[in-house]
Amino acid sequence: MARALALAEQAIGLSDPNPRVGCVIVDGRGQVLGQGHTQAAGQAHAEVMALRDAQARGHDVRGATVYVTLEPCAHHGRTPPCCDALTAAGAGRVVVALGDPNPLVAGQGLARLRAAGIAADVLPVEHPLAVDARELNIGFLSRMQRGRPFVRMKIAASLDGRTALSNGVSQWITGPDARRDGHAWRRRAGAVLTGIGTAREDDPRMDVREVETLLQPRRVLIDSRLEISPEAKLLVPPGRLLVYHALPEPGERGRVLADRGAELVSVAEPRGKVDLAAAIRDLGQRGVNELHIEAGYKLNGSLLRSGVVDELLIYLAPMLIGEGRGMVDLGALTALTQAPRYRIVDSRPLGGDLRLRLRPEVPA
Ligand SMILES: NC(=O)C1=CN([C@@H]2O[C@H](COP(=O)(O)OP(=O)(O)OC[C@H]3O[C@@H](n4cnc5c(N)ncnc54)[C@H](OP(=O)(O)O)[C@@H]3O)[C@@H](O)[C@H]2O)C=CC1
Ligand SMILES: Nc1c(N[C@@H]2O[C@H](COP(=O)(O)O)[C@@H](O)[C@H]2O)[nH]c(=O)[nH]c1=O
Repeated sequence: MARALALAEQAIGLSDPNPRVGCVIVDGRGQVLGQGHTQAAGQAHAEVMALRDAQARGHDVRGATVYVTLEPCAHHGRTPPCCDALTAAGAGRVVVALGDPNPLVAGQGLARLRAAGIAADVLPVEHPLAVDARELNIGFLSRMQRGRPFVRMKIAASLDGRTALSNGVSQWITGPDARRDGHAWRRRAGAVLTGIGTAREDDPRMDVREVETLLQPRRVLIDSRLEISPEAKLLVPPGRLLVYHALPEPGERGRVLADRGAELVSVAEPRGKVDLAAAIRDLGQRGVNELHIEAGYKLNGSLLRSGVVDELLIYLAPMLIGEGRGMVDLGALTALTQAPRYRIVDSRPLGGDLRLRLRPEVPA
């Protein structure tokens, strides 16, 4: 299963919006007969890749044990059901790390296998490999179970929690190793989201450049009044720009942006700003599993207050900025009990910087 999980990781930056799944088929002596991982959406799933691999190597998989990191599918999507492919190949036993989180089909793959006389087991939920399989697909699970992406907020800050000087200059606070790591997290995401303040100040690209990828995440901008410049780098491919705004009619500015390839979606809340929770639900409907946020302190604060942030990814550079912009604008709290608290998931030095990954003590 550990090997199947390592294969599943190779589907990062490839299989979205489908889950990252790995599969290893072994004989009674533990010899690997075939292995594979999920391909691009619409192409073969991990089980089919492993069966094909076994066939290409000339191995007979009848009676073999199949380790797969997610319950084989039982439904016809863009490809036929994997549990039928395993049954037809004569698999003897199937072990899965994680049940299918899709409430519409959960358990059906295992049930179909068992009905065909194949022993099918799921690892206990607390098994370390089951935990890793869940983490790898945390975005897919979120979308299936909550109808929205898993939301990760990345912030690069000085030791005193500043993300920019008072004049808006912020490049660069962290060093190249931390920035490359940031791109590896962008690569995991189906979309990278920022705010109009950051677009105006930094003219960012928000793509994946520092690490290799086969897929570029969608770029998303929160821009209530459609103020983005038509010359902005966000409008330059790869990754078509999706702009959430709050105007009843996009008007001439909207037409110019649409001509530049942007897709505009109006989701207004009563104050005339973008309804952030609605935008995030919409991203879920568009198949975004993990949403990566790189915005300034204002939008970060609004997103945190709207309760949609599942993880903070904080890069701390050993420097002091003093006066400047903070990480999140939460308004003036009057009691420490109002301050959201986090638990540290992991911490890691990166070059001269430090990375902290944190999740809310009270989950979003
Ligand atoms: N170090 C780092 O990690 C980063 C630093 N930065 C720095 O941050 C600075 C920009 O910060 P900032 O101006 O806060 O930029 P943001 O990216 O946070 O964009 C701010 C805008 O977001 C919009 N916004 C905020 N809340 C809402 C809401 N509830 N609904 C809709 N829209 C909302 C507002 O636009 P509107 O008025 O249209 O509603 C607001 O003006 C720059 O100096 C940049 O360099 C930026 C990103 C990362
Ligand atoms: N300043 C700062 C960061 N800033 C973030 O990176 C964005 C630029 O992205 P791109 O144009 O794709 O390179 C910028 O707008 C902001 O969101 N990131 C970091 O890792 N470290 C840093 O010190």
